Amino acid sequence: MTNPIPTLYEWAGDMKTFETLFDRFYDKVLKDELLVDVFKNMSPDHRAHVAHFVAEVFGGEKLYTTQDNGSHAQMIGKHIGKMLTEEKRQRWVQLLLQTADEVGLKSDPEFRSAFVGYIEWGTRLAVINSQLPELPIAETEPMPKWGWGETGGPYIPDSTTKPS
Ligand code: HEM
Repeated sequence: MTNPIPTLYEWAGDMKTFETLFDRFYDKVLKDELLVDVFKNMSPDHRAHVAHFVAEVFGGEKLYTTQDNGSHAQMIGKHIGKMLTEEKRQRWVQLLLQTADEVGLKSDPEFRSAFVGYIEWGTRLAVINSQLPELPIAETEPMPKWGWGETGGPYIPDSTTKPS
């Protein structure tokens, strides 16, 4: 019998849902005066890689770790030393949630709660990791997984990179 509760990925739609969301999001980021300098030199694949990363974390196809040759450590590595600020994080979140509404991302309370929970978690870790001089985790660390439930415990610095 198939699981009656879909993954966040299945509920959201398909890979195109995530690619469209991040495509439109980074269009906004490049027009944003606070964020443009952070992202103006990003690679042409950046948007698709972030879409694939989040889709994989949400239980979707594993394009980030196969097709894109990525890993959790590699994603974290991209943020090391970037010295991101809380102000920039908040703008990133604000623009993403605005884009989510514009592209018609599923808006039921349960899905949005899980989505926002992940975005808060991921962006806060991005800021923390961006202050570090070197990678805090091994290349072999698994990708995080995000579902419909609760976080599972408080923030403890040595286990910052994945939910328990
Ligand atoms: C849930 C939150 C986040 C996720 C899942 C995420 C994911 C990623 C991924 C997958 C990459 C690698 C892209 C590639 O391979 O080309 C990346 C790079 C990067 N991210 Fe994030 N990110 C998050 C939050 C943030 C935030 C809040 C900022 C800044 C305000 C940020 C700034 C950057 C920068 C500057 C890079 C490197 C771009 C470059 O290569 O030039 N990220 N991120």
